[in-house]
Amino acid sequence: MTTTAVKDGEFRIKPSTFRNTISKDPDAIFTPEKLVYCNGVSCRSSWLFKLLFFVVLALCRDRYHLYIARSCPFSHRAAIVRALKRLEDIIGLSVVDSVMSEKGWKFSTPEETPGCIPDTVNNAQYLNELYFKVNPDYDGRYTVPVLWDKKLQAIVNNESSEIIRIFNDAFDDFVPETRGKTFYPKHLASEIDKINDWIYNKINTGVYKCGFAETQDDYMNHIGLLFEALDDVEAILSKNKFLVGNTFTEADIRLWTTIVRFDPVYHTLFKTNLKTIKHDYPNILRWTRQIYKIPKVADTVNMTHIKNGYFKNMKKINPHGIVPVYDGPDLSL
Ligand SMILES: N[C@@H](CCC(=O)N[C@@H](CS)C(=O)NCC(=O)O)C(=O)O
Repeated sequence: MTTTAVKDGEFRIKPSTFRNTISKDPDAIFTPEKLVYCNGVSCRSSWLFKLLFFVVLALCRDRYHLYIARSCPFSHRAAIVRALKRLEDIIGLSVVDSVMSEKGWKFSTPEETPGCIPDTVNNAQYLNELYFKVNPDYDGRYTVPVLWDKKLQAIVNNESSEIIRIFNDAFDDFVPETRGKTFYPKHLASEIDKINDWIYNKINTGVYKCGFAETQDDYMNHIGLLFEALDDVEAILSKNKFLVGNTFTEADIRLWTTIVRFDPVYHTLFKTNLKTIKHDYPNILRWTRQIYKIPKVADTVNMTHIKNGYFKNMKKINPHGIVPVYDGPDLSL
C-alpha cells in the first residue's frame, strides 16, 4: 500500500477512475452474465473450431473477475460482499502479494506467499498491467480492488463502494440462495448514505489522516476527530445491534474492515493510540466479533497479509519494515 495522499497537507484518497456499473438495462455495456455467450459456433463449424471454442469457453467460464489485496480495507469490503452473496462461482478472484514491488502490487504464487492467488485471467505479473491494457496512457494509481470484464477486456469499476453495490444485486438471477438478500435496503438507503459519508471521512480515512500527518497540530486535530467519531459509534452500538436500523448493512461492512485493522495496525503504525478497541470500546468489540462470526466472513481476514501490507509497505513511516507481533483481539470469542 503506498501513500495515497494528495500533497496539500492533508491525507485524501484520490477518486477512482473506472466507475461503470453492471446492469440488466438493454443498453448497458456491462450486463450480468455467468457464461460467455456461445454465438458463432454451430453444427456446421469444423471440429477443430468447436474444440478451440469450447477450450476458450472453459477458460473464461465467467465474465467478471475481482482483483484484491487482503491487506487493503477497501478490497476487503468487496471480498466480504462477494462471499456473503455467494458469488464465488460467478466472480473469479485474484489476490495480490501483500508486499508491494517497485511497480506496485504484484502477483505471487501461493507457494511464494501463502494466501496469494495469481492472475490466471490476464497472466499479469503486476496489477499495473491491467490498467495499461485498458489504457496505455493511464497515469493514475494502480489500486485494488479492480472488477475486470473478461469479455470486453475492460475494467468495469475500481471503486470499492460501487463494487459492493454491484455485487449486492446484479447477479441475483444466478444465485437463488442469496437472491434478494440486500446490504442496501431501499428504506434505509438515505440513512446508510449519511452514515457511510460520516464514517468514511472521520474513521475510514481518519486513521490515514493521523498516520500521514506531517505536523503535530495536524495529528492532534485528526486524532481528536477520529476518537470523537469512535465514541459516537460506541454510543450507537450500545443501543443498537448494528449501525443502521438494527439491520446488518453495507455501513457495517464498510466500518468493520477498518475496525479489524485498528488495534493490530493503526494503533501502532498510525499512532492512533488514545484508546484501543479491545480495552475501551466494549460495544464495538461485541459488534466486531458478531460480524466475524457470520459464516464466510472470517475466511476473508488474513492478518499476516494485513500486517505485512501496512508495516512492510509503508516505509516512509516504518522505515525498517518491522512487523509487530500483536494480531489484535481474538475475534472468534
Ligand atoms: N477509492 C478506492 C481506494 C482504493 C485504495 O486506495 N487502494 C489502495 C490499497 S488499500 C491501493 O491499491 N493503493 C495502491 C497505490 O496507491 O498505488 C476504493 O475504495 O476502492
